[in-house]
Amino acid sequence: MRFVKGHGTENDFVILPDRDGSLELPASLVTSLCDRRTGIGADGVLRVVPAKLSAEAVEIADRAREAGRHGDAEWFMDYRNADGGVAEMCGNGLRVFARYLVDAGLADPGEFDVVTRAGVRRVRLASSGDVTVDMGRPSILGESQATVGSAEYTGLVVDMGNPHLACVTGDPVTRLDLTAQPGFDPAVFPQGVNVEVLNAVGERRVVMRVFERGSGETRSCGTGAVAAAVAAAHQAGEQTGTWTVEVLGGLLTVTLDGNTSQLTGPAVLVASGEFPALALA
Ligand SMILES: N[C@@H](CCC[C@H](N)C(=O)O)C(=O)O
Repeated sequence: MRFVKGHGTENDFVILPDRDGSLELPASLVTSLCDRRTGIGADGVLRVVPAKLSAEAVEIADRAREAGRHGDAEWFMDYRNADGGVAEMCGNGLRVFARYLVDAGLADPGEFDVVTRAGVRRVRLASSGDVTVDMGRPSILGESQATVGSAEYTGLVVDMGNPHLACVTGDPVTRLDLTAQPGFDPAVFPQGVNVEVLNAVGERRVVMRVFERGSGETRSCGTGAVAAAVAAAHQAGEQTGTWTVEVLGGLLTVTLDGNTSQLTGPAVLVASGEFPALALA
């Protein structure tokens, strides 16, 4: 099985090209690929499939077209978490996906649309190497609580296509122990949730840690960074502006304009190869 490995601020992915839409992704295959000792190692898998060959993608693109949004995306990002579960959206994954499409000659450099389960998303590649994704309008759905060890945090429930609980704290988060799944209210998050804990370190600058649904603690999360910026803005009584989000794997920039959100950061491919069928036996 042919693969490419890439990351966006150290949120890392196994990319599986699937030009004819024939690749099945059972959870066992995803967990084997993502295993950091016996597989390639990654936070998730990105299957790269022509949108027209996926019934799911065709339906999403049709809905976008009906709503008057772009619906002519050529590629579908089929994203899976490291535990094999399907997720609606992955901001860093989409930035890496776009880098792969351009490097593989499957898309022209510049701007183009990609189908994701959260809708059709526009990506933009800059000559600096940064990739920006229009992440859509974040929805704030109230407040809820998360527990990390013995600490309880109140956070903002933010829907980025996938669920987030972004908790602003006054304490530094750099030493937070996020090895265990944070507690959350299953009545609010029946499908699970990505939990961000963040603290401000300057004007419109936050440090964020994240425990991702289906992947555990990761070194970055794009949808999480947008949710974190939304929570920081909400706390400051602001709705627009640009936030720098420091994650363990680098820096992300999030711009909120009151209508949509833009996520910018580096996206790099680091390896490619063949994953032997033997490793899956
Ligand atoms: N790392 C991603 C988010 C991946 C999906 C998430 N774990 C979920 O289950 O919703 C990002 O960069 O947004």
